[in-house]
Amino acid sequence: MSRADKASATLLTLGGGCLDQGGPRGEPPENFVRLADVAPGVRQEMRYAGSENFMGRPVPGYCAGQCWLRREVAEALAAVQRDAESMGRRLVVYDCYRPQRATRAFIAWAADPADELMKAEYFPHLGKETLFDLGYIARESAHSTGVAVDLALIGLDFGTPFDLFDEASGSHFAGLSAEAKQNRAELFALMERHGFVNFDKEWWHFTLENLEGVAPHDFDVR
Ligand SMILES: C[C@@H](N)C(=O)N[C@H](C)C(=O)O
Ligand SMILES: [Zn+2]
Repeated sequence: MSRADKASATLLTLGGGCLDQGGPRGEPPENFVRLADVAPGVRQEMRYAGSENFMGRPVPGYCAGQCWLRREVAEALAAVQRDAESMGRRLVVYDCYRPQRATRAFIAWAADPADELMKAEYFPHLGKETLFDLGYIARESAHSTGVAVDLALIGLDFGTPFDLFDEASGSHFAGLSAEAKQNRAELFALMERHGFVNFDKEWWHFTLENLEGVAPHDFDVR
């Protein structure tokens, strides 16, 4: 593990998103796995387990900075990582399975006009009450079913940072630099080769489609 990985793992396993509630609740279903067990080469920077996110604090349900996914999705990501490595690249994931209680916290946060702590960094041009209706955050997220993942390739410029809720994060935004456009095209081609579909409002958000038995969950990330 590199120094940067160790630092982010240490920070994120402290995840305060459930510590004040007496520890993790619920059990992961049998068809969910830790990405670290299936694709250890993927770097994990699980933003909602810490404070580096649009709420500016750990999000309920994230007791650890661990990426959990449906097994099929984790295995597909492992194949993406192998492919990326053959090109000298490495994936970093920012969000994976998301407990439903985290989404409930997002909804409550958006309804509180007093809490604008992270506006300049994450939604400088939008009122946060619009973020759900504009599609940037889902009220019923595919993340809660374990088939969605937010990610990037380390070290590449994608034109905007992860979770910048802005038209410039739209996958095919016309105002991108040539480099960012090329990097997004590389990421999309890599992910699509392994069955992932990008969400066109967010270059970082991908789902693996057509899995059976897809259902939302609310066990805590640990
Ligand atoms: C909030 C952002 N990272 C994201 O994942 N957005 C999609 C639309 C979602 O919430 O499912
Ligand atoms: Zn996402």
